[in-house]
Amino acid sequence: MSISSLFMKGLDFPMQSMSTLSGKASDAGDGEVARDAGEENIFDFSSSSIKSHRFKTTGLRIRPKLASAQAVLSSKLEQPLGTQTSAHEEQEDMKPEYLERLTRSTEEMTADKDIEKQVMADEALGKEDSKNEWKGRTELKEKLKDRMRERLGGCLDNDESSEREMTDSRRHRQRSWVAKQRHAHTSRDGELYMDRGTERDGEDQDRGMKEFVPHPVLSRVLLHSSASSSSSFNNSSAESDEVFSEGEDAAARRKTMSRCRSWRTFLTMMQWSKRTQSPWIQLAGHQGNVKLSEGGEVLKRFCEVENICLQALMSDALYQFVPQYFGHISQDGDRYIRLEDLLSGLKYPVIMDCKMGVRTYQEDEIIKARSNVTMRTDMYHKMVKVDPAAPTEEEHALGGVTKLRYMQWRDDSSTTSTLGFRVEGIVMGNGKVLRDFYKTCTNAQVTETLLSFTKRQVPILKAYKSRLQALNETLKLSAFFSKHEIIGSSLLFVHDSNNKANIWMIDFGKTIPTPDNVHLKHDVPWVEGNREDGYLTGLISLISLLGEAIGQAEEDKEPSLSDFH
Ligand SMILES: Nc1ncnc2c1ncn2[C@@H]1O[C@H](COP(=O)(O)OP(=O)(O)OP(=O)(O)O)[C@@H](O)[C@H]1O
Ligand SMILES: O=P(O)(O)O[C@@H]1[C@H](O)[C@H](O)[C@@H](OP(=O)(O)O)[C@H](OP(=O)(O)O)[C@H]1O
Repeated sequence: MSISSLFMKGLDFPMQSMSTLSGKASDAGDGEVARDAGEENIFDFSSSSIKSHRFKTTGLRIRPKLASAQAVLSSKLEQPLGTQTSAHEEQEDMKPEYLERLTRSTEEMTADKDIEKQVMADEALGKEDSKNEWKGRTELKEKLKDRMRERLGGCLDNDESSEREMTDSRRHRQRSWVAKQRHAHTSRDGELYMDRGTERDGEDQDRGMKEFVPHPVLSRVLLHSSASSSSSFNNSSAESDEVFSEGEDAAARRKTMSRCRSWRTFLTMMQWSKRTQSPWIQLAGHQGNVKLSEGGEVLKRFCEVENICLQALMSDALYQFVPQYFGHISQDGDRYIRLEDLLSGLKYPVIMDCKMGVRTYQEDEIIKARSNVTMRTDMYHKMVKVDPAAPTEEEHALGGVTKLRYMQWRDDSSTTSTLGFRVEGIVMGNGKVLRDFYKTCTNAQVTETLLSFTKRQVPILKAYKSRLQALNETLKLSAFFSKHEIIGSSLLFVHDSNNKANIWMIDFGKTIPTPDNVHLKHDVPWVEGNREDGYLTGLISLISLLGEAIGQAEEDKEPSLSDFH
């Protein structure tokens, strides 16, 4: 769906304080909004970019430690399910399968320990049953680990260490979500909120770290974990294995543990501080539809159609291409879908929203439009602003256009109808927002946009291309894709100053299951009635244009004669 609003928010501010820059609502607000992409110099470095360079240097120095710290912290988050609070009941609205996936490893670890003990006892008695049970569990655990690895493989960093960091960060977020549920409570109106009453505000901060903002959730987790005995470290997990090698003797292990404990506070705060270096950004979508929760989740206004899709996607091959879905909550009388924040862990993220498909309206909208001819003056004005000659004489006289007419005009005058996608908006690393791509309609213009968006960085362009190729392969295996008409969904491109790059599928508000007798190809032209969405048409165009952009960027890098003088 197209750009209609934008807002930025410091992560630590309450949600109400989030400002919104919206084409639909108010254009005044925080940050700079470029009305015309053509007029923007997106290569322009602001003071924030210079700061970015400083952070980059610091970031590189601390990065390996962060990965280890997250590993230690993650291992501490794993507690028996029995310790969870009533907040978990709030999550009943989630499909059990996904909830199970999130909590299974925790349950298993506890169960594994018990079974391990039992096996040892039984071994003495020569019992075979519990041995088999233990073997079965180990195999299951391996399978789950493989699944997790597969999921984490979606991250496309350009170097090994940053890949490890992104992977750890993702794993950490998943575990901290489980931990968060233990500390959350449900208010009478069903709203989920974090218990901040026992937060150790600033307590236990290492000297010199005062400028870092303690994360309310992680502080609670730290308090919780340090209250437990150090023996909980012995509940080794995949993460703790990364920190403690098998050959370490007990004394060295104890020493490492105590070192990790002080690091844990220090590095958790570093991690949090790292997250707050950038504002959270909503690039596209309706004003007020998407916001960031205090706990760091993205809350999107509840939509039954989207909710059903996200639930289904959590157990589909496409799982690794969509934000994690955490169920839904009520807040201030409104319902929201809870999603993983795809910008989490990114420094000065650069974002592009591409709306996929050869059309952005459902066939039902055409049918409705035939019986209900409502004139939209707002859409007429948007149309005239881009092209005063676009409305017909009658539309000029009425001062309005129907929504369908506007949507069709938008699709036809952009690259939607021809290439199967259009660029909705871009946020550059310095916070500049570009959202007027109404006149970006040729292949050359899109290629130039891709080059500007990535600042001609070949590794980033290549990472994006390979992610899209992987998506293309996965779509072939996806049961969800074979049975859904995907309309108005976007691909969210994100990269940052650490050369992390990834692409995610978002926005399933208009994605509907196809009737049993309809088998979409997703790459053939749409005619009314065939329900084709052109999703693959758009994907193939994007892959091809990224290839073109890579070629151009590489050409630019080739030494010219003047380089030798
Ligand atoms: N999980 C997420 N993590 C980070 N940012 C997100 C996430 N989901 C959405 N966003 C941001 O919010 C914007 C709008 O999201 P989305 O398209 O889902 O909203 P929408 O209101 O349904 O859009 P529309 O009004 O076009 O239907 C995206 O362009 C992106 O910048
Ligand atoms: O991007 P633009 O040019 O601003 O146009 C909007 C865009 O087409 C959205 O996809 C659409 O919302 P839906 O997809 O949800 O219908 C919205 O309709 P709306 O104004 O009726 O919300 C349009 O105004």
